[in-house]
Amino acid sequence: MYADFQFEIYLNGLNDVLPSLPADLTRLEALAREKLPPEAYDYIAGSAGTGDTAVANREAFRRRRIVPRMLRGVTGGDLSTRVLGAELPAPLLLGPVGVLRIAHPEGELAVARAARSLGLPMVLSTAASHSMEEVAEVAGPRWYQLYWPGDRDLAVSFLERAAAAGYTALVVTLDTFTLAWRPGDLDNAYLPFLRGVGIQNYLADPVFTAEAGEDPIAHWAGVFGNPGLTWDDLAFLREHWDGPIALKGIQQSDDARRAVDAGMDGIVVSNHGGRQVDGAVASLDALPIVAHAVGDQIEVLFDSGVRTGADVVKALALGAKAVLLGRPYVYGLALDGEEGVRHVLRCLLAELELTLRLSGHDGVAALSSESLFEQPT
Ligand SMILES: Cc1cc2nc3c(=O)[nH]c(=O)nc-3n(C[C@H](O)[C@H](O)[C@H](O)COP(=O)(O)O)c2cc1C
Ligand SMILES: CCCCC(=O)C(=O)O
Repeated sequence: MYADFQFEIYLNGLNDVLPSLPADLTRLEALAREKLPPEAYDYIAGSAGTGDTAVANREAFRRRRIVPRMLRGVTGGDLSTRVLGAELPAPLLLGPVGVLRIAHPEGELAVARAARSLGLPMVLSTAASHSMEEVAEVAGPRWYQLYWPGDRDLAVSFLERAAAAGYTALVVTLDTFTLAWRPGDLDNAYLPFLRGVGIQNYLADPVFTAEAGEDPIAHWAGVFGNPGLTWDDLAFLREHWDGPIALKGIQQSDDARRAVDAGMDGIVVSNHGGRQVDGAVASLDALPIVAHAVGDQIEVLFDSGVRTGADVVKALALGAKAVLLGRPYVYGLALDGEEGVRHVLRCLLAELELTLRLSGHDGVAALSSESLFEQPT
């Protein structure tokens, strides 16, 4: 179905079908760099420390190779799947990315519209630059990402607002109770941008209170810097959220098992796109180990480093049920708003479907570790 898009392009030319953006999504970053204010580009593209883990994320994909099989009577490439109780047309979600107004004035609204047009869920960040209610008005399937504030009343308020606005699943991000050492942003002294676009959701929250005269950024850091959380605290979330819950930032098998024990519904194997612990294991290397440890007891999602349809094939073959996309759709947003995001998603889905079929898989369910070859390092 998505691959029809390929013929549409051959027949009519890419520019007649979509905005004049390249079909090679890896070229979008350089184009976005020309368009974005330098500090915004540095923040979006940047990662922690030396960027070692961000590079490792990509290398882990390159090390794994798809092994095409022939004459398997492949008729269709069924991408549909079921994730955390929701039927998805493809194993792809728009991952939570905060403060999208730094990329485009329509920010999260443009992303929500593009995701909706393809029936893909958008995971809305706690640090969104439009309120969750505004986004809900234009969004299709939607999940809510929680940065877990220390103030329990504020946490409950976020959860109640999200449920009331129709967000069906909760993604709790565990790896970012404080921002990591990010030299690019430090050199640019970029954090104050949050004053402008980042914290509307908190300031508008009925439970949010700041001391008069206190800097909102310092206040935000105090509220969301919540490093004392432990596995026992998850019971609190269960109590206040009726839908499925997934923990984002899991990289290790014991942690994954603890998520099962805590009654969670899913985990997202993620290293935050290499933006948190520099030197951390590549997320794709962690994936098969974690997936093997939990089997079918919990749903395993994946992110960090997905750039192409072939990458999605690899992550699914290593045990992910679906993947979350980060930076690529933000580059699409920067370049052409809603249309740009749709371009990224359509290209990725078309390539995914073609790669799947050409390598002899009659749908995502046919993928397994046998679909891949791992090159020795
Ligand atoms: C600019 C930017 C902002 C992000 N903001 C959030 C956020 O608010 N919440 C969150 O859970 N993850 C956030 N992430 C991490 C993404 O959800 C995701 O884990 C990461 O981007 C995946 O890696 P990729 O960019 O290589 O695809 C952010 C990532 C970027 C690039
Ligand atoms: C500003 C809120 C945190 C966004 C984030 O998660 C990131 O920059 O990686």
